[in-house]
Amino acid sequence: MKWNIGNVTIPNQVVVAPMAGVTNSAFRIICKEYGAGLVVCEMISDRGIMYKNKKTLDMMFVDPREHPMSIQIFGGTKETLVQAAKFVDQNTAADIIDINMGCPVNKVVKTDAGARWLLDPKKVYEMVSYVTDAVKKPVTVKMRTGWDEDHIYAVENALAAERAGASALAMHGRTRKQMYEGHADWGILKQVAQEIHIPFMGNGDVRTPQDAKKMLTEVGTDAVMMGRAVEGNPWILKQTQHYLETGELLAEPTPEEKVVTAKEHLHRLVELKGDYIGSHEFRGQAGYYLKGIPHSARTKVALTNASGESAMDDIFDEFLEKNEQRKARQHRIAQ
Ligand SMILES: Cc1cc2nc3c(=O)[nH]c(=O)nc-3n(C[C@H](O)[C@H](O)[C@H](O)COP(=O)(O)O)c2cc1C
Repeated sequence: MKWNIGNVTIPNQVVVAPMAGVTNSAFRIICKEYGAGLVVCEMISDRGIMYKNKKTLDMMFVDPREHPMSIQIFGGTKETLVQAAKFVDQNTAADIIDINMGCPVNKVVKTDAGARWLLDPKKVYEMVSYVTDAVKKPVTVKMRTGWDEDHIYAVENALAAERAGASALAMHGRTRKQMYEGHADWGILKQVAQEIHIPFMGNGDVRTPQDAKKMLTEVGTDAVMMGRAVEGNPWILKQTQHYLETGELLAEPTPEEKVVTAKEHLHRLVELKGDYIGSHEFRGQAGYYLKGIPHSARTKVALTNASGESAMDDIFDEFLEKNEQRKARQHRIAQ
């Protein structure tokens, strides 16, 4: 089902969460090809943008195949955040600007950025207002439910973002203190869904198409945002979109399909970042593609230690070859 963020049409209700080190342009293209309605880039520092840091500017590259896509920024002061938002507005191909209000790590919250604002709905209102006043593109906010169990202002913060002109909101159902531990609290997300009027993306522990359906129907969100479940598993996007639209479950990818897509991901990363950086960054993703595939343990280790696209390609090809031989052996035994 189509929906809108400001004047941007999102073709379906499956959104890929921003993930630092993961949702770069290479992976975002794959996610779009595998059915994502919207993709969000890794969080980008407002100071990095202000100082025109080369690495930061490279992170804002948008491939035409990614649209609609959103660039997420984080920052701690009005001046730097507004300047960064204006830069994204005027100098990038992003369709949407997202403000990070959920990053839990010390390095970020101690600069008064990320999840820090969750302690103060007034600050949420002010910071979002500064940004919406300064840019033309639609602005969205991604936040957590609260700081810790004693400081949960989920509804207040969501309403503050809405009043400040946010065009949509995403909420991860964990507090800052929880980091990634325990469960996402969908009960709090439900309270928020009942109070706000702007489109709401529910996030946290959506791992299957059925989870996504539950998020939409029981929690009452307008879209689902999926993070970790997509790593090494972009098929989940099409499976979820298809299930939401038809109620049917698509087949799981075969080990061969997984390896072919893993190689595609590696090639795209190398194309984007060059052989050395691209292949090293892919090390962190390779294991996700092989998760659950029998006899892949050695391949995973080999990939973790490999450097360069062609070495990694060879390791994947060797795995496929052995897999074929195993299948042929099993076939002979069965006859
Ligand atoms: C490796 C990793 C990197 C992340 N980076 C970001 C980020 O840059 N910005 C952000 O708002 N959230 C970030 N998150 C949080 C996710 O967007 C999401 O809120 C969280 O993983 C919960 O969703 P899930 O249960 O579907 O994974 C990150 C999560 C992971 C696992």
